[in-house]
Amino acid sequence: MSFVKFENVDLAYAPGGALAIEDVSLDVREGEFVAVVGPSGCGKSTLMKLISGLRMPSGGYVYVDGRQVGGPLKIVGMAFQNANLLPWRTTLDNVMLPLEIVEPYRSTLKKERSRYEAEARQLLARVGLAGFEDKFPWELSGGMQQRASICRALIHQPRLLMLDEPFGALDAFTREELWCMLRDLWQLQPFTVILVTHDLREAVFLADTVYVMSKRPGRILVRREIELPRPRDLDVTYTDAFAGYVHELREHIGRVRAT
Ligand SMILES: Nc1ncnc2c1ncn2[C@@H]1O[C@H](COP(=O)(O)OP(=O)(O)OP(=O)(O)O)[C@@H](O)[C@H]1O
Repeated sequence: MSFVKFENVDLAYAPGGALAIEDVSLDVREGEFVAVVGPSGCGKSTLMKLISGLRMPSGGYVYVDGRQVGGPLKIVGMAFQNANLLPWRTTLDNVMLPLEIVEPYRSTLKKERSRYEAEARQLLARVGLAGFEDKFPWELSGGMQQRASICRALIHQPRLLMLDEPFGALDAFTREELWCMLRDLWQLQPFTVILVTHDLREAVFLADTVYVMSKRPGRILVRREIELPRPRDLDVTYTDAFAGYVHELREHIGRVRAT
């Protein structure tokens, strides 16, 4: 059974206006790692807004966990290109922010603070940020801020993690380090991931399935399963099989851009 399901979904931002995405159908199973790639403006972020319930479709249906999405979902964690940490909060307090908002954490936070704090510290340690809990965002590098932002997205143990270009602003080495961080988090405590990215190597390294979208109005043009064995190490990026997938996806994107 699919965990995220789109059935012939259209979305126009203005009623009766031009479509941002058109006739999108997709099925994501629980625990699957999906990457969505496509040219700028094709509607990748729009897909995220539809899944998280921030936007309702103009046509078709969006289901998450068997229910039609009717408003913001709390089983979702999100992270974006900018880490968006609150500058007046420490790293630990930034990571704990969702617990002040999302139930059942919100109403139990006072009583359970020390347990939740231990969990946040453990998560930070897992992404290599032990010792930085009390630093402010401006005392962290861009890569460290992004690690903290992913911890914040995961602290309430969402079943679905949505990532919109989370590593887009990082240098190539840091980016690869963060791929491995995300891979490890996902393998340790599997959740479903939908990753929007412009980086085809990132998509192939991390994902089980890559969807290629067309130019606006965005449609799904290609669904490609990545059959590289797991666990995947960075060494896999030097193999012919990996290069083959990247090459194939690049050709699809090239064709989309040329039309
Ligand atoms: N709030 C909005 N109101 C009106 N139009 C919007 C809004 N948000 C996005 N759009 C339009 O919808 C289309 C899809 O936008 P979206 O942000 O989903 O694309 P994207 O693929 O994520 O782009 P990029 O890769 O550049 O981030 C674009 O043409 C955009 O201008």
